[in-house]
Amino acid sequence: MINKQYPLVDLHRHLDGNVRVNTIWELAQQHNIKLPADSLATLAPYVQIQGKESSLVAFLAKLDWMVGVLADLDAVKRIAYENVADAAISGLDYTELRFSPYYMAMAHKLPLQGVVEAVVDGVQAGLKDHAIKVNLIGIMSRTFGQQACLDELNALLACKQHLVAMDLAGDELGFPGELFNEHFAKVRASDLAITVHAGEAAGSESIWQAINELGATRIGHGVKAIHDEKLLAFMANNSIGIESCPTSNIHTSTVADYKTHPIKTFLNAGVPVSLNTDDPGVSNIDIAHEYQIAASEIGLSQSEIFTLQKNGLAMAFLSNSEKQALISLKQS
Ligand SMILES: O=c1[nH]cnc2c1ncn2[C@@H]1O[C@H](CO)[C@@H](O)[C@H]1O
Ligand SMILES: [Zn+2]
Repeated sequence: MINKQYPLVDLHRHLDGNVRVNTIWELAQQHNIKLPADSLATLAPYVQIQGKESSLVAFLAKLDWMVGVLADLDAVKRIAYENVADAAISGLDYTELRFSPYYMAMAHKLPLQGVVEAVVDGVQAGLKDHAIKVNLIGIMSRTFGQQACLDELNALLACKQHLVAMDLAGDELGFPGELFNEHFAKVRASDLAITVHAGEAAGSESIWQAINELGATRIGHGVKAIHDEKLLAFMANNSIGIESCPTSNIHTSTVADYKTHPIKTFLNAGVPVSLNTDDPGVSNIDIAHEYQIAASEIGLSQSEIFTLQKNGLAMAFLSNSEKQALISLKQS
């Protein structure tokens, strides 16, 4: 299924959507934070998806428990460290971990800049102990409005040497991309790449907007491109990749079932689509699960699955020599 002689990557992975249930429990005990369950054994259903949620916004509420236990910067550092460990344990050779400092800081009013620095520290500590390559993507959480996004953008740009890109995530229907044109003008003036969550809850016009106005060169989810042939052709011709996350799409009720997932349409249209986990902690999955599903549920052939794996590396925010080094490592 997964080609072991080729780098395995996950380009769309929320660090703050991947906190171990055990860690949520321990941090809550340590900081006297009330949880919806009174034992570790009964906590999982509150912080992980059971079946599916009715909408993206309902799905996102599950993440609130994960950031609700970030009572201090040590807790932030701990979950960043564990994200690197989890990614390495799941067999990834390279991952781009994305995080929203405003969202992580919110429950306990942590300093935004401090959160960014604690994430960077935790990731660096994780890299000392685990054989994996990691880059960071900063998120603006659109759900909290323009000013909050500006504040978190400023905190992220102050540490931009530790980032490869910026993203826009959260409630796409309530907070359309147009509200963030000025934010992305600032991003484009830095040398960071741009990926945007688009065409997940809203329609294909949201993907056009992310490409044409925000400057995205990759799109998170992009599910609604399936109905727009002009857009599919444009994405194929301009190498605009789709970071596809099938299980997340089921869990948010964006896609009704695996059989109707648009990933095959994207492949047939020549769009560089890759396979990713989104919020592995919330969805209780790992990258191997997504590859398994691609074969058994979505019905992709072995060669289509290898195309997804190759597209992941091709679309990574890495230089050509970094990509080549990852390939050499696997073949040595
Ligand atoms: O699947 C998703 N779609 C849109 N936004 C998401 C998804 N998963 C997490 N976040 C959002 O990303 C930020 C934390 O990294 C939060 O704003 C969370 O709501
Ligand atoms: Zn996402």
